[in-house]
Amino acid sequence: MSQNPAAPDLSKHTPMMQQYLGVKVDHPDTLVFYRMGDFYELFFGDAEKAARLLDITLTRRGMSAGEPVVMAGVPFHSMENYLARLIKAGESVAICEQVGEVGASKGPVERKVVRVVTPGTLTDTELLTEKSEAVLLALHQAPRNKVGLAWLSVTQGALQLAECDADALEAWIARIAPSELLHSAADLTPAFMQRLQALRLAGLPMTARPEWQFEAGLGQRKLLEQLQAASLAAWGAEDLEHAHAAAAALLAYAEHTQGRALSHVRQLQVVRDGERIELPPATRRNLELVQTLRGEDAPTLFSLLDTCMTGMGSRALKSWLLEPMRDRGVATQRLEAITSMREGLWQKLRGELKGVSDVERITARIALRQVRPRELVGLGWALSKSQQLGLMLQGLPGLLSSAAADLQPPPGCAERLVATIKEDPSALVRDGGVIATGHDADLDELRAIQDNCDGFLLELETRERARSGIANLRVQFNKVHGFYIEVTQGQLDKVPDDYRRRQTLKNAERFITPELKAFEDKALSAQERALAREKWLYEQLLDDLQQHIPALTRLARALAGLDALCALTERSLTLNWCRPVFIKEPGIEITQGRHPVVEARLAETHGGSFIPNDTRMGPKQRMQVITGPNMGGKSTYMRQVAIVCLLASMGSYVPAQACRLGPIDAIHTRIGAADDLANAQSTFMLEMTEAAQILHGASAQSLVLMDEIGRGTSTFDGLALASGIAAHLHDKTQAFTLFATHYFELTEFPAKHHCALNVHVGATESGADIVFLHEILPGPASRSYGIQVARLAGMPTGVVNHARHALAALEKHQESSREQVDLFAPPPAAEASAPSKAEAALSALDPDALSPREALDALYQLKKLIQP
Ligand SMILES: Nc1ncnc2c1ncn2[C@@H]1O[C@H](COP(=O)(O)OP(=O)(O)OP(=O)(O)O)[C@@H](O)[C@H]1O
Repeated sequence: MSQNPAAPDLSKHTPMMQQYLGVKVDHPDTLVFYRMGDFYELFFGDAEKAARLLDITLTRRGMSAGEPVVMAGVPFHSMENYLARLIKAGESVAICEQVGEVGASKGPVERKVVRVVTPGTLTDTELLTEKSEAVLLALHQAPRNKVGLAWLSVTQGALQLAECDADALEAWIARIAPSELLHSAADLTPAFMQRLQALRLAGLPMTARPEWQFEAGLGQRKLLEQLQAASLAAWGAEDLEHAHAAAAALLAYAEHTQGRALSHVRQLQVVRDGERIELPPATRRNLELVQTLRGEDAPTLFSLLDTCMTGMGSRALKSWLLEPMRDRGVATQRLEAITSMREGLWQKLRGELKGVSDVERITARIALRQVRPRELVGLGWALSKSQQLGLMLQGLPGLLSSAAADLQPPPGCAERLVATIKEDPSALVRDGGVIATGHDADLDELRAIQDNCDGFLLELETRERARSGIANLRVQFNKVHGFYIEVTQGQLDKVPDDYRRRQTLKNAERFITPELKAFEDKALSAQERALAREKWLYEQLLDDLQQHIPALTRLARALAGLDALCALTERSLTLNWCRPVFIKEPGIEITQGRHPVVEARLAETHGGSFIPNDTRMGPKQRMQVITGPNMGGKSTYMRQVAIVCLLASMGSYVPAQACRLGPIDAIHTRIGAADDLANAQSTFMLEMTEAAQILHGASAQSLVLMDEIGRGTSTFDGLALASGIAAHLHDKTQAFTLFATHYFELTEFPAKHHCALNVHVGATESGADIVFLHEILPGPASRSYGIQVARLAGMPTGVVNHARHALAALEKHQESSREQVDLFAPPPAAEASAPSKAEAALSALDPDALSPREALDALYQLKKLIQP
């Protein structure tokens, strides 16, 4: 049975259900974990959903409002496991704990939602993957097709703001890679809702928030409060009102889920268009930066790079890789640091970094008061390590010296941790055994009572035997009756006057004395009181640690950065990479470049050595038309150029003998995915959509990889489109372009386009077989070897022979009927004409984003544009 939990009349329900339904009203779209003893129970619709998602048993127990109560429960001690599965399924969970004393008042014990666990606000170490963040993103749809963005990783404590055009939203979202998206529950245009729907269908969890929370003034106030600043000018963030509106909802939601303010979020970054090198989703996918084309984590460029010692190092490295800056300042600093560490310093630093805890996440968890005792022990250890690291870095230039300063542990912090927490504490504070001996006299005394219990009883027994003359008198304890003195039947006449009878047995009597009673009270409550005292002392410690949060955040960043730099240094040495040089002039010059992931795979599988290749591109050589057989190495070559450029831009050494790199603003790729499951029509559509995006988006500073464009349609269509695209890239965009093709006709392109040249991948024939040389050579390929490759692939001999004959016949036919077609002749002027001003203005309009007044204005504008 499913029941509407928000039903207004609760009076017919049992008191417990009334309490539950009261909680549920505030969390209608969230599963509520309602604590009952050792279980978290879910009721009604929540129970049905959880039973389905978690495969747990649905039961019906008792009646409330005349209906059986449908419920399902999970044991509290294994809650994390269930939470992880629900979050993975895109659900959010409100944890409702017992906060009142049992029996303190009539009715059910007081309960409260202490936090809400959602995909974008995860902070639990168990629920997060070590190498990636959970990112929460809020979007605010603003007028004139603009969108304000605000995003945050709660465990990192870094808040980011941006504004973009609605058309660029998908690219921004791909780059931010949020785990959960917040949007206003009302007042969105149909076009915007359609965009959101597409993202939802792609699997992004979404949460609608009240419209009033997306308000710029509120956002600005919240940001100032969060950053404890009087103005946002220091961050260059004062003019971003759409982003402020998004930030208002973002911060309100983050606080709501954590059940408290986020005191560790003191960093703000404004991300503006044009600051970073654009790496569109297709590029990330095709270059297999963090995921293989099959969706696995390895082998990828990141998996090859990431030899970090800590999770926070891996996360920093990943963000360097995915967000390289156009300005080379930071990359140059990283390269300088790597160069100075290569002599051997990196090994010493790594020795210290090994085993260092995730200070970044621990710091966030201190701020949120969720930190576990063992994490604090780890923090104490990390602080002493970072002190060591700081000393090792002293006197070094640039990034390393600023890291040295940040690595100084906040004064007194490590000492406080060591003095307070046991070396090997219990996992949870509620289990006790967390606070160190000697830290608190009261706690020590309470513990001593428990520890000394046996001793006291023995001593009392000896004393009482002597006093009463009863040699077999025994002092004992049981759970039902507590402490007692047992005297056998025959000795009862010797019992002293102050003994009070507690229980009569067949052969003995049990007594209590005032002294034993006092001891009993003390002993029994000691354990409880010790536990309460430990909890209180732990809270005190957390209070004290709050002041260190900014310093700990800086220290964590320094540790993460240093770890990432050590990984890049190690990679540069192990994999024999060179330091790239940045030049101001446009150009990509790579001597003996390699594809690092293919090279590593060849080495692993003993598949032979990788053949390095040179690349020379500059103002006069902007396009390479690459031909050659399948399997020859065209894709590998193109990708390696992109990877070398990307690695250099992030500040890493590169897999080459030398590299000189001019400014780069984007890396665009159009490479057919071999295992694209879409049908031919949509594959072609996708191909054209991606190509169109590149033609619109690329500039003369972009690197463009075009692999076999036009393949998905008929030969003539494909060839015609490929030549048009090549001409556009060469003449209009003037991007650095690597253009791999099987259309031989395109090898004529460079003859008429002076910035293009032909290269081919070398192959030779050995008998009927083909041998790939994987070498990039000047000039066009002489032939395509498709049939030889098919033979290598095990095609039946009959088919191969048939194909040979057919090919010979086709070639003969083509020779005889060949008319000279000029593929690259410009089209007649009328067809080639660009859209008129009015057409351009019209297509830039988004009717949904216009007020009636704006629409009328736009109409007048258009009218003006077409008047002669
Ligand atoms: N420079 C190289 N040195 C050694 N082996 C290489 C090199 N380049 C490519 N290879 C090997 O050849 C294989 C095929 O390369 P690649 O996919 O780049 O060929 P291709 O010409 O793009 O083929 P297709 O046109 O079928 O896509 C690679 O998986 C790799 O094992």
